[in-house]
Amino acid sequence: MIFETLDTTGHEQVVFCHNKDAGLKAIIAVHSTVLGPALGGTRMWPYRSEDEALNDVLRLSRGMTYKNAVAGLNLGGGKAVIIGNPATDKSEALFRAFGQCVESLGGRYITAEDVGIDVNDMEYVYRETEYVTGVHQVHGGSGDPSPFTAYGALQGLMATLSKKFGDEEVGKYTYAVQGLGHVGMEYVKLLNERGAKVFVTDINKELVDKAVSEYGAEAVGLDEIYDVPADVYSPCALGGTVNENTLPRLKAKVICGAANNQLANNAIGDEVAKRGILYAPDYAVNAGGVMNVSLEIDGYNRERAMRMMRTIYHNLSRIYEISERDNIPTYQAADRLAEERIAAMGKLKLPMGRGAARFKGRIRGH
Ligand SMILES: NC(=O)C1=CN([C@@H]2O[C@H](COP(=O)(O)OP(=O)(O)OC[C@H]3O[C@@H](n4cnc5c(N)ncnc54)[C@H](O)[C@@H]3O)[C@@H](O)[C@H]2O)C=CC1
Ligand SMILES: O=C(O)CCC(=O)C(=O)O
Repeated sequence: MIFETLDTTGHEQVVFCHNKDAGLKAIIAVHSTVLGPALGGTRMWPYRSEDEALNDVLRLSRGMTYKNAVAGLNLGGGKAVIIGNPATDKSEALFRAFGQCVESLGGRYITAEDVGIDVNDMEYVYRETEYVTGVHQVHGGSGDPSPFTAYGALQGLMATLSKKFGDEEVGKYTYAVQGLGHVGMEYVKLLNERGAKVFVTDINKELVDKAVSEYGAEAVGLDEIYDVPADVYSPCALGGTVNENTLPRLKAKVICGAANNQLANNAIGDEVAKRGILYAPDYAVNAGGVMNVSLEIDGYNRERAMRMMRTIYHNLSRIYEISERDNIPTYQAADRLAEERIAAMGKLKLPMGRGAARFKGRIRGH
């Protein structure tokens, strides 16, 4: 059954990591190493079943292949999930056992932060393996990638506003932001700095209170976020929130946010386009984090990172050109851009090991 799935998804490798003493149940999925070692974050989430965790890691890792390709990185796509509740199940042993599992792949997979994981967790992973990014600045790392993801998403937003409305004045428009975690809160801050009206929601009330008191946002209920009169819907929580139930409710003319896998399926992507809503493909918009952490491999440089963030604007513009040229929805145009690069670079047979072998500028020592 699993191999049938992998035949369709095209994954190279899926690894189940288990350590009873440490309470570790994790899955690492390496989707593609054609462009280089597979880089993608680790998500910790209380999945209701192992199947749910497996499906999530398969979708997320495939998304990383496309994200890294469109971002112009010499990296393939992978992702990991840890089954557990980030609020109660974290421990040094858990993350070190996970780090050993990452290490065992010898650099085919390089990890980083995702939902439920922060830079302190990565500190433990780093004790066991070099193949981790988003490590703390004290080790020569780049720290939490989320502010870069948010800043990159802002670049993507400007390109999208420009395409849809003919100007990129962020403050002129109204936003519905779902999810106020590491990325969402920073994104709300950036919108607020530009004078925008922002509706927000999150499961966590403290985060909602912070967005209201510090960034002047208007709080709405978890389900109400789909009904607010916003020009832009910005999903910044989990995936699949653009679906057959929510789409008919959205007033927005633009969907642009940082969450991975926003469209429940391709048919929804087609329907979004039919309704005249401009969808900014998620993996092109939210590539700021991976661009930032990828620089750790050659020795981190913040100025270079900021320059890279701005390429997100051009990547989105290119996707919209392809969409118009080939008369296809934007999600397909993004896939086409990624697949063309993977095919062309695949013919060059890039040495997969090189990227993984050279983490420069890191300061080891525990
Ligand atoms: N951290 C990063 O640099 C990157 C993150 N992403 C994606 O962006 C999204 C957010 O990531 P982070 O901010 O790092 O995660 P996080 O774990 O810090 O924040 C997620 C937030 O979403 C909230 N949430 C979950 N379900 C919700 C719901 N149904 N309604 C409202 N709020 C809900 C949570 O309470 C939490 O505050 C994820 O999809 C992640 O994969 C993508 C690229 C990079
Ligand atoms: O930004 C990161 O933490 C690494 C990349 C990643 O996992 C993502 O872009 O979803």
